[in-house]
Amino acid sequence: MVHETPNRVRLRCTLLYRPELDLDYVKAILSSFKGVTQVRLNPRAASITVHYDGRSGVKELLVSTLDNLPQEAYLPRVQENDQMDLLNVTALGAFALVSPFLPRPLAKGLSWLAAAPTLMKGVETLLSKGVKVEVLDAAAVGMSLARADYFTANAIVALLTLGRYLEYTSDKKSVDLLTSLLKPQVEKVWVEIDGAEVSMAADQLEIGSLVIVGSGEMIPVDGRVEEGEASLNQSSITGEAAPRHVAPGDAVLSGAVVQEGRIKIKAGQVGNQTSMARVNRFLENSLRHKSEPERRTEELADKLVPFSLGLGLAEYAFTRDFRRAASVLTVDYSCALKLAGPVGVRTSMYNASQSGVMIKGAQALESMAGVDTIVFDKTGTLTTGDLKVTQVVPFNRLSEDRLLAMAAGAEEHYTHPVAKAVVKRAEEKGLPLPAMSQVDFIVAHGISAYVDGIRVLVGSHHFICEDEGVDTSQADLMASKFRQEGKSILYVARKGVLEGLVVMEDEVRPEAPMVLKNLKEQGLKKIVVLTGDHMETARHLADNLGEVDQIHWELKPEDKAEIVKGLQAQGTKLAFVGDGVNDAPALVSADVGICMPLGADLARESAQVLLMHDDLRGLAVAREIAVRSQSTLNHCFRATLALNTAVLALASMGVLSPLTSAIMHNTSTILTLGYATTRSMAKTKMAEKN
Ligand SMILES: Nc1ncnc2c1ncn2[C@@H]1O[C@H](COP(=O)(O)OP(=O)(O)OP(=O)(O)O)[C@@H](O)[C@H]1O
Ligand SMILES: [Zn+2]
Repeated sequence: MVHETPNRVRLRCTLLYRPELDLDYVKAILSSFKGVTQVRLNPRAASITVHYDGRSGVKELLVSTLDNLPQEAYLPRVQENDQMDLLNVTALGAFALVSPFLPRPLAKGLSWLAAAPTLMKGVETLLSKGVKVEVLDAAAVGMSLARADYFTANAIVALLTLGRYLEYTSDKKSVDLLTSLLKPQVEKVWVEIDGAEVSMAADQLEIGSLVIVGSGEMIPVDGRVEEGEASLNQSSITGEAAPRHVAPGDAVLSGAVVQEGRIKIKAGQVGNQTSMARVNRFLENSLRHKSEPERRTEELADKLVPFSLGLGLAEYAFTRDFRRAASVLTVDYSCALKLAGPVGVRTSMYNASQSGVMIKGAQALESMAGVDTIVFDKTGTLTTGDLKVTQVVPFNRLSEDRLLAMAAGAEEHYTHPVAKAVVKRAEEKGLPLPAMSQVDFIVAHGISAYVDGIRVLVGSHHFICEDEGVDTSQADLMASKFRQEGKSILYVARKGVLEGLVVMEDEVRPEAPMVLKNLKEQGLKKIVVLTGDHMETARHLADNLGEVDQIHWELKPEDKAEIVKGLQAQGTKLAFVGDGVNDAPALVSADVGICMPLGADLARESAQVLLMHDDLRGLAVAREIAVRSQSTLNHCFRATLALNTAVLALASMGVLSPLTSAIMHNTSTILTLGYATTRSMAKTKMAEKN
């Protein structure tokens, strides 16, 4: 801290000198703190000036934030070998081929020049990280050069470059592709214009627009809260899981998801400038995040390096034969071990995405292969979620149409399947919807709103009867009859009196029975169904599906998560498949969260696997690909050990020249990679049926 007045601090922060620091990001994060009104960064002076309202704690918060900037604050590392294109590889290869025919002094000079980067990298690695594979490479090349075997030295350099080129391109391609598929998008937004809420396309927002965001929705702009309070899930921006509470005056970042509450935001930045761009980067990082088996494999690969080096040195000590030592040094386990993992994983992810399943990273793939139980949410997951109103039953003076219009007016802004069904039916009938104010959505319960100052409630039996104390007894018999037919029921009350029922029908997804059967065939032990709906409705569904081992009903969102945790406590590894806001806690608690394509933003954020087609078959595909990907990794692991050990043995017996051993080593790596790619790309049984 260099300077301070009651409402302003100036900090010196040498981090600003670092070119890879994303200044916009730092600014956005600091501006989002409560009380902060202005943030100015001056990278050349390494100074940050923050204006704030003088409240206590802000300074400390600023300092601790700067001390612990998340990984996302840095621009993606510029690839070490950006210029590493195919041309480079070809040139090195061609040079290796002609080098034996060049005049000796010229060959010598050029070879040392060509090998310089490899040698330097080796020394640098040795000094900074210890004995790693780069050191082996440098030693092998160096020994060949020392022996004046320029052809071998150049060939090894060319092969190494080829290997790195393959690694770089496969990595970049798969990451680019997956990022573009994963990018979260907000399409429709609610905007307040002259006091009325209007729906418009997100890309038409302007600076200063008043955007309204309710629970379960993603914030489409960077800006400030004008009205309302909410708790936000910012995990996709900051990586921080704890919810953040915001009130008027607070800055909010696009990409954050409203967990609870409803806020009006004044847009400060729209479109591409928003921090949504940062979400992208987060995704990219999570793609590079390795799974446990991958990390173990890499560790092993690293541990084997000193072994190869030791063997090479011992070889030299005993035989005084540089040639043999160099042959040994060209062989290492880490190439194949380190490449096959990520390539296999990403190819599997790519394959899955071709069948409409987005698997977000290696960890998700691994967990997906390990589950023995799948827990399904009912509405929108096992059913189409495309509910249809079949009956409207008024109990008092209201006509059917007025009852329906009242319910639809309250539901107008919501995306819950029951809300959509009611609104759609009212639209079909061309009913004018009454204007509502103070509309409140209570997750997994229903809606409370006011028409002309009169309180209207629309929701479940539990909400209307137990929470709000409305007498619903006159509807009980009729409701039970409807439920036994598999129908769902909304209760509508006004002024504390039950006005009627809206009866809805949901269809079982046609593919659901087949998918459940396939999953059981794939070795899953248990299938569980959870629902916020009534018992009788849930029973009816389970009877129609078959293969269901357990049902739980009338659950609140936290209950769903509790049941998931309970099952886990019994030692089950489980996947949860859901679609709604109310599923987010369960999606997070499960070993793997799987989300349907039309799910709420919050659910899509929380899930590790996203089905992109509105079809449950993706689930069977995901499971098959995941299981296969794990076994592919195992195969590659064993093949790498076996092949390289064989080459190493031959090399140390002096049977192989350094060049042959380098070629064999690289061929085995490419074969392993080829195997990993082909097997991960193979079609799944489920996809073949399509
Ligand atoms: N927007 C809404 N309007 C009216 N009632 C609602 C609304 N959202 C939820 N409810 C009521 O709360 C109940 C529970 O909702 P929740 O979203 O938890 O589960 P669900 O949609 O019935 O089923 P599932 O848990 O299988 O998805 C619903 O059955 C419905 O009666
Ligand atoms: Zn309740």
